[in-house]
Amino acid sequence: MLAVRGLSKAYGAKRVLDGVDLDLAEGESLVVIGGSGTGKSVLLRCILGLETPDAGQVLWRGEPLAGQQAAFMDGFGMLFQNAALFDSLPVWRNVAFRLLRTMPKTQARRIAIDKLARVGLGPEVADLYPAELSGGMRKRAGLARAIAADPKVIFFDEPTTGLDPIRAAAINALIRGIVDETGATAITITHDMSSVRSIADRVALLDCGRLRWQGSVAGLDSAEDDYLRDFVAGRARPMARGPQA
Ligand SMILES: Nc1ncnc2c1ncn2[C@@H]1O[C@H](COP(=O)(O)OP(=O)(O)OP(=O)(O)O)[C@@H](O)[C@H]1O
Repeated sequence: MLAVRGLSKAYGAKRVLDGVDLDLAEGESLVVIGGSGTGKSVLLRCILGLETPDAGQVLWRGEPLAGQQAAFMDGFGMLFQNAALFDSLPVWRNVAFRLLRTMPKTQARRIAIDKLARVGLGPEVADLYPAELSGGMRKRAGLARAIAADPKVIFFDEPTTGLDPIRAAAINALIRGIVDETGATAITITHDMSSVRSIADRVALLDCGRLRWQGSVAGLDSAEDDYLRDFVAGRARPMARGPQA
């Protein structure tokens, strides 16, 4: 459904992505892991068309995504790292942001309240402002916004950053539940191994600008790759890793 072919991106002399190949099947949940600064966000931005790669392309249903960006964007949802809610809008308008372009306010509000319920937030939250929410509630509201338009593809950017382990587990469980329920294709980027184990069907490890390892969640624990083993176990390595310029 979504394929990345030979994607490369450098900033000046710094090569961040160096020929990344990736395939994502319809309904699959892929989690991309990798150390800080390994290019996970750059990969996501290239897939979303927010960055132009130096080489390579992203294919959507077998055709270059570049030529069908508008259709792709209509069918995608995204949970941003910090939830990225608009502070000047009440929660329901944040959730309904895209819906309000295509339907009457009462209908959009009703859907927003349904989506808030799906992520465990009651209707009393609808008229609050983002500043009145806790970090966990903001994430939930961001998640409600990501699923508001019933997307076919959902991107989760560091979904548990800033949450305590209990709230993080709740968000992970919600994400997995939503992905299973809707059949959406999902790409998550994270360093949080609890997210990986909760959310992923398949895991891809980005390192030195390339995909170093791909496999199932079960395969994480039996993989031979030493960097992956250290990453999964949270073990320190002797030197920082990065692609060579
Ligand atoms: N617009 C930019 N201009 C220059 N360098 C950039 C730009 N965007 C990213 N980089 C560099 O690319 C590298 C990869 O960044 P990226 O944000 O993708 O890392 P990441 O894997 O998402 O890290 P983290 O897990 O810490 O968020 C970093 O060294 C970063 O400084």
